[in-house]
Amino acid sequence: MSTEKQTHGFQAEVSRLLNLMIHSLYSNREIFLRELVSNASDACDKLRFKALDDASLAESAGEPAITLSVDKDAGTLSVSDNGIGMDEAEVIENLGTIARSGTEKFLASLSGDQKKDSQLIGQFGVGFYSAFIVADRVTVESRKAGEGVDTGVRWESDGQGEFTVERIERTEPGTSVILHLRDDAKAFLDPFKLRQVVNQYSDHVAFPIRLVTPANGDEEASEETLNSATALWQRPKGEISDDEYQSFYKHISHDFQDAQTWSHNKVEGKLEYTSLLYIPARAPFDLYHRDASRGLKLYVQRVFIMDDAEQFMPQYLRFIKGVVDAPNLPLNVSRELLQDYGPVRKIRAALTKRVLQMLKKLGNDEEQYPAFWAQFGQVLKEGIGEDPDNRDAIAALLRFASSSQEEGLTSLDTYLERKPPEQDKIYYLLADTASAARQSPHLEVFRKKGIEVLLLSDPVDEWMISYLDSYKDVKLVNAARGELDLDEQNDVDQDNPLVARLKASLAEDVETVRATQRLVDSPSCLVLAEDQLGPQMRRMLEAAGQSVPENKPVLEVNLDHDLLRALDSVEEGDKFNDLAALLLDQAMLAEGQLPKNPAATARRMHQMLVTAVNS
Ligand SMILES: Nc1ncnc2c1ncn2[C@@H]1O[C@H](COP(=O)(O)OP(=O)(O)OP(=O)(O)O)[C@@H](O)[C@H]1O
Repeated sequence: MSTEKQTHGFQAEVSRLLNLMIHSLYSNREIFLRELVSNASDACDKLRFKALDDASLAESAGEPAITLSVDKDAGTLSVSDNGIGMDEAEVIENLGTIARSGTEKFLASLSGDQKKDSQLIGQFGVGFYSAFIVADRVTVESRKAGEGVDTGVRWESDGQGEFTVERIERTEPGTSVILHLRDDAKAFLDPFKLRQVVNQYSDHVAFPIRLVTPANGDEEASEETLNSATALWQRPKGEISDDEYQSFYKHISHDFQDAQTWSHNKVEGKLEYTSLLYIPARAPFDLYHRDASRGLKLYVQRVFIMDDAEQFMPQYLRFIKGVVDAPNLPLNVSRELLQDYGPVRKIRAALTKRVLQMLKKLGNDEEQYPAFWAQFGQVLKEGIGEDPDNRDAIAALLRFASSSQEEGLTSLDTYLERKPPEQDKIYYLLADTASAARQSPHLEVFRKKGIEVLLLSDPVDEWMISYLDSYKDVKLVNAARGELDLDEQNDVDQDNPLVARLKASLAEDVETVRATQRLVDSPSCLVLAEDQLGPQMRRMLEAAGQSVPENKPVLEVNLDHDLLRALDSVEEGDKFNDLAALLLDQAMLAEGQLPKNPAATARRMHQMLVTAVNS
């Protein structure tokens, strides 16, 4: 380890973030205090956890506390804690880089529009670096708990691309962040302002936050505690205001925006635990990153045990933030132990049900639920495949576009309420986009008969729906698969010689050709057999590198259509074959697929057009 002062460069992402943050968060700048107090509180949590193994650590640190101190003459505000502290290597690593995966991609998504960017940056979580919104120089002094007095370290930076690190002596373990306030941020030297900001953002912090003001002229030195310093989730629900719940949410999630809703419960009896679960208003940028943080904060008897305890929430509810305090778990519980621990499985099952109930309630809110669905609906759909025990409850939360309404989404329950009693199926159609679904020839007969069809166009829909055979005992049926058993379907003339001629002409490309009642305005459409993979699944599997067997579709033709009538009088030969091929190609196009040989399709159309223009 070095004793000389050393200069290091920030990781490129840090420099970019600092630059953006200082400008886009200017109007929201008091959040720096929330972030620093939050880090200090985490550091106290971590020390308490470490002290479970080594009691001497806690003894030498004393009662955990966070101290704000103001030096008006120097123009500095310090945020200090007697928590876990950092050694030199940790200071360089933690305060010089951003370890989160996807950071680069995130930064690339910023638009340069201040308003939009400040929301996005809030979503990213700026943490320690927010100090530079109010300070033109930041000094951090730290000593790791359990290490010697001479292992202290001082980190300093003006946020312009570099920082220095040097060894110092530090009598107390823990960390002090000293902010040399910018001229326009001197308001944060005022105790009144600090009291107000702590009250607003950090009242819930479980350790005392003290404000120390030294004697200054006529003013005497003073010390006061600014917060109530009890773990919020342990307080009775009735005593906690919405604002307190929201600021606690921001503390644990690092989101800038309020949570959409929450549920706070204490369960007593054999399996005792307290949970406070939040549904965010907006999806985090890393919702689909494999290694993004997810899960709950775990406490045992109010002692923080770990962040991101994934075992308490299923994967498809990974957007839920919150705390679970399970007093009967062993204090030395590890991630490995959590994995396969009976009581944890039970708590997880109960919390999953709790979240699904919260969502059910939210589902009745016509204003809020669409916003939730737009953010998290796709993730929730994963639950249909992943969680058979709760499949019905999850299915009730799904929302779909529908052929019966131009706008908005519908639920399976609304579908069941709307359908006539004699209809014994729920029909759906898969397509690449909602508008492709709306235009699909498959809908024609349903429209004619006034039967509602759900329109599914998310990439996960085909996978999801394969797990959803029925809902409330009503079967779900793909409107574009197999033979439709709508009445009168059997009346069509399958023995018509034109059908046999088309079958012969297209033998290489289709499984078979059938006459259909499915169509009203279109001449033909493609139909998949019940057991065939649809195009969405096929693409998903191919993208995952799996080889997918070729399957030929069934071509269904509308014998009442003018084109088919005309075709009937064309004799076998090149012209007939070209027209038959076009019949197949345009059915593929209507599905949003490319014909097998687009150049040949273009050539045939070209010929047809020339003939049409000349006739
Ligand atoms: N007061 C502190 N005591 C000990 N370690 C700290 C302190 N402040 C920051 N750190 C360390 O620096 C790291 C980076 O802090 P920063 O606030 O930037 O991000 P974070 O808290 O990990 O993430 P986020 O704020 O997005 O949740 C922390 O994870 C922690 O390890």
